[in-house]
Amino acid sequence: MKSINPTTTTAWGKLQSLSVLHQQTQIKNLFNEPKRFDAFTIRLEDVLVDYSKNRLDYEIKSALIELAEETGLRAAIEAMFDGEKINGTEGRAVLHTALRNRSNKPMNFEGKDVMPDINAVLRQMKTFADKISNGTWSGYTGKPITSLVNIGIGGSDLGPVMVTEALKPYQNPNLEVYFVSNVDGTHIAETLKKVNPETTLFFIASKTFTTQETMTNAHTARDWFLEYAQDDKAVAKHFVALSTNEKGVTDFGIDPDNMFAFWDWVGGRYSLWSAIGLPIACAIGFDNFEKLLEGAYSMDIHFRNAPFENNIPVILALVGIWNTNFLGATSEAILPYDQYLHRFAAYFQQGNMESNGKYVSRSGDKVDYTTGPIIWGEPGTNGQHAFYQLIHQGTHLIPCDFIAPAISHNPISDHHVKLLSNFFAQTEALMNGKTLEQVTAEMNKAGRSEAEITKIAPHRVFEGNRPTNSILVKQITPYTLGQLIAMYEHKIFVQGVIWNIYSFDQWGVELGKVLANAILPELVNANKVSSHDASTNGLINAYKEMRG
Ligand SMILES: O=P(O)(O)OC[C@H]1O[C@@H](O)[C@H](O)[C@@H](O)[C@@H]1O
Repeated sequence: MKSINPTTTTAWGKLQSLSVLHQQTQIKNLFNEPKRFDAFTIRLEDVLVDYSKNRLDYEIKSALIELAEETGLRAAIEAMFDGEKINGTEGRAVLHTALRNRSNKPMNFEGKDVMPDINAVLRQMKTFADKISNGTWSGYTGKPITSLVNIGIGGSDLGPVMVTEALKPYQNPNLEVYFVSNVDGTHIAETLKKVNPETTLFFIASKTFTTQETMTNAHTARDWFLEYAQDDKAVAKHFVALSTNEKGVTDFGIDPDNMFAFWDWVGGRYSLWSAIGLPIACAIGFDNFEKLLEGAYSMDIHFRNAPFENNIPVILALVGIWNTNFLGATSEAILPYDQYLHRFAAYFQQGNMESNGKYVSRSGDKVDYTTGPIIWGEPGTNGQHAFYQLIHQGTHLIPCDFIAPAISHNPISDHHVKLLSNFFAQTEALMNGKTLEQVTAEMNKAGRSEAEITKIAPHRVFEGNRPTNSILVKQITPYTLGQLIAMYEHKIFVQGVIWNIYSFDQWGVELGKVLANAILPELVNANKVSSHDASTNGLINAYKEMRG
């Protein structure tokens, strides 16, 4: 992929001028144009994306599209789907789209079609997931499996957790699913308290099979299991590996027959579609896992073929760039009005921040513009009673994505209409705000004194004009969830292309790991340390003192 500094494009200059010109633009006034809602929404099957409540008009939108064209987005999309090594610093292709290529048309990596290998693993996953679903995979004492424990971290944890939580209504009622990620012994200890070794299956999920946290938890799980089973051969019935590293898996003692493979062209944070998705397939059934893949595939087709002006991931990415680089936003909130999506924001924290949290451009220079924003969020309405105060009246501009299903999986009395009334009200409030005149009139009507009005009214004013996207989905199903995940994946990709950074490496997580490995041996004895800076030495020595 070519290295193009986006700030050198004509479109960037144009957008800068437009941002100055539109400093006073009020989103609500943009709705004087009656067709705005239709013009600034995109539908793909049962997903509707409304980006009309943003501080942008047709001219800005077309300049943003020019920016995408000038920075080579078209060629970059094809390069990704064509299996080019667009992960430049690791020399890898980025082919997670092949994992959900339901057309089964060849997709090539280094001249070889990857589909036969993908299909073989999918068949292996189906056979295995079916046995778990119908209770024919039994443990070492002959009992069916009832507990699934995924041991993994980062991309080998967050995707499976998020999806199994999001699709709980589809979960096999005979199975409990647990996720252990943290190296903090509490995580595995509390999980092992809940499960029975005779009926528990452990998925050791690690692309590299070297990750400290995962290998430590995996060894602890195996030791715990063997205390009961007292037979190494029993491990084969209770441990499977999801990995690219066959040697690592064999060295750990897992039979290669129990290994589900994937490939280094699958990025960790894009891996839930691969063998890393096996716990999902076991929990919700393989048919539903396939529907998840189908949903993602439908978004892939849309992303690859729809014109930029009507392309959901491209438009979301461009709106994000407008907000970040031209209106000065430094974070974005993802706010799902669906309790089942309670890990969605956490999932895309990794997706987004590990992908686009970079200050070095594709040509190796330090960028002089803002790249990936801070991503955060919680389900509505909980967030409303916690941090929305700052979104409404704080000093930061925080563009928000509001996500909601029209149909709930739990249509109990009036819960869902109440939930959705909040979903609709929040974006309206963020856009319209409330003027001093409105507040004063309200307070007058309520019979408040002049003195009270003077004192309190300014605090009750909402500037409004805060940008939001609303993503309305008919229902959260495996299919629509697949679409939503792929939508955000491609949004991240588009932004990385325009920001001229490598979105598929993660060098920024290495330094801490290396230093932790250096410190570890220093912690196992009582000797005072002096090899670090004064703060680190002081902390380590205080720790040793406290530990006694
Ligand atoms: O799957 P693995 O190899 O255990 O890696 C887990 C995680 O390890 C982290 O160090 C990486 O930053 C993540 O991207 C990755 O998902």
